Amino acid sequence: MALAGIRIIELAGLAPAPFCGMVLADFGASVIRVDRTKVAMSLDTLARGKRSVALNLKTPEGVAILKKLCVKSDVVLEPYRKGVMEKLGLGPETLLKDNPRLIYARLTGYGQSGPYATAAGHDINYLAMSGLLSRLGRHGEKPHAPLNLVADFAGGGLTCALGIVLALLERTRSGKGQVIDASMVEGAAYMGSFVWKSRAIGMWEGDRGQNMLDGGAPFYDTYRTADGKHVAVGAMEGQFYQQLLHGLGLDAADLPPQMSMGDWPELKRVFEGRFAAKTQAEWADVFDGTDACVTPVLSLDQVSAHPHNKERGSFVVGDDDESPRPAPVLSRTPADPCLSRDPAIGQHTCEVLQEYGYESQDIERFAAAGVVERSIPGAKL
Ligand SMILES: C[C@H](CCC[C@@H](C)[C@H]1CC[C@H]2[C@@H]3[C@H](O)C[C@@H]4C[C@H](O)CC[C@]4(C)[C@H]3C[C@H](O)[C@]12C)C(=O)SCCNC(=O)CCNC(=O)[C@H](O)C(C)(C)COP(=O)(O)OP(=O)(O)OC[C@H]1O[C@@H](n2cnc3c(N)ncnc32)[C@H](O)[C@@H]1OP(=O)(O)O
Repeated sequence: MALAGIRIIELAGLAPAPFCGMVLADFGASVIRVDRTKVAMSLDTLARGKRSVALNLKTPEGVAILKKLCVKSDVVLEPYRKGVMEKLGLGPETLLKDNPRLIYARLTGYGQSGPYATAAGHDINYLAMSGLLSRLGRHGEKPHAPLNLVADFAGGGLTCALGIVLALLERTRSGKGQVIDASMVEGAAYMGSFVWKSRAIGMWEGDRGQNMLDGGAPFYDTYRTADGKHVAVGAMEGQFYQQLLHGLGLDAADLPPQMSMGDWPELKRVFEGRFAAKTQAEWADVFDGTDACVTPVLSLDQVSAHPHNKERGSFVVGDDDESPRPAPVLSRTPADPCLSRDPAIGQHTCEVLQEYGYESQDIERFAAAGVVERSIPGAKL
């Protein structure tokens, strides 16, 4: 796999860093998640392919162990607010002096500078600060965050993974590591560059929810079907829009022009009436195989069984759950996600410390002193 041989130390975080670690593990990196000790259970639902070491960083021995892990690793990924690692004696200056090839990825909400740098926050806060949240939501309603997908994952974990891969590539030329300042505010905004860049062509002149791509346009929205499910319509271009009208049994001559924005509410009502007349499956029979850009809104339980997704194997079943397969698919070195049960906290403490040069008696001593914790796979912690 593309990242085979790359060793990553992921300090246990809430969602963005775990996703970043999972992406890198899916594509072949060895990811060691450093958990706190005395923790009942891991909140990391994105632990696929990782190993877990439970380490108390509030002890000098714990700090020394993490330093040793980082000396022999390629990447350290830390999910804490600004200054926490420095307080632990594990800041970039320290770790990069011990290992100049180390890539030190800092995944935060607000970045390593600025008045908010040490403030707590979550996806919705970062999305709000990015500007994007102001554009999300139905007309006449308050801004609405799309789950925690945009800042935590798109602008956070995935953008940080890109940064790590870029730094690894650069290191093949320079031989040097560097620090990655991954701010979720900036990652989200950057991912949303289209919104800023398309203002010049008038894409966002309406209020929230009154533009072509934010629910304002009748040809780019969802519609309820007779069985209480929904379909998604994305028929923007004229030639696709004609096929949409045809499937709905409508004649363009009887309707206002597609791009007559003032008539969009009325046009939407016409479409609502038509879509309500058939079930989601019946509309699939009408539109599958056409370019009308109409698709079923699939539930998480339906999605893997849909013929298209089933044929591609877009979802995989592991010991714990069914979930999306890694993307994108590389033709020669595709990802090969680990499908076995997620690691228990400390499950690999002994294995990893021995890999990194510690003797059994050292590990025993660390465990007796509460510096590390070990667990039995599947143990109820
Ligand atoms: C929307 C998402 C949030 C998704 C998370 C959810 C999946 C889960 C969040 C809450 C969970 C629910 C809850 O727990 C209740 C139930 C519990 C039950 O068991 C399960 C069901 C639950 C319903 C449960 C379900 C789910 O799991 C939850 C809903 C996000 O937006 S996540 C993005 C968050 N932001 C960032 O990541 C940006 C950067 N990070 C930060 O800003 C801060 O870390 C953060 C997130 C604000 C937290 O601040 P905090 O003060 O807690 O920590 P830090 O300031 O970063 O400092 C870390 C301290 O910890 C020490 N430390 C670290 N490692 C170790 C170690 N190995 N040993 C010892 N000590 C360690 C470190 O030294 C720091 O100590 P100090 O504070 O003394 O410096």
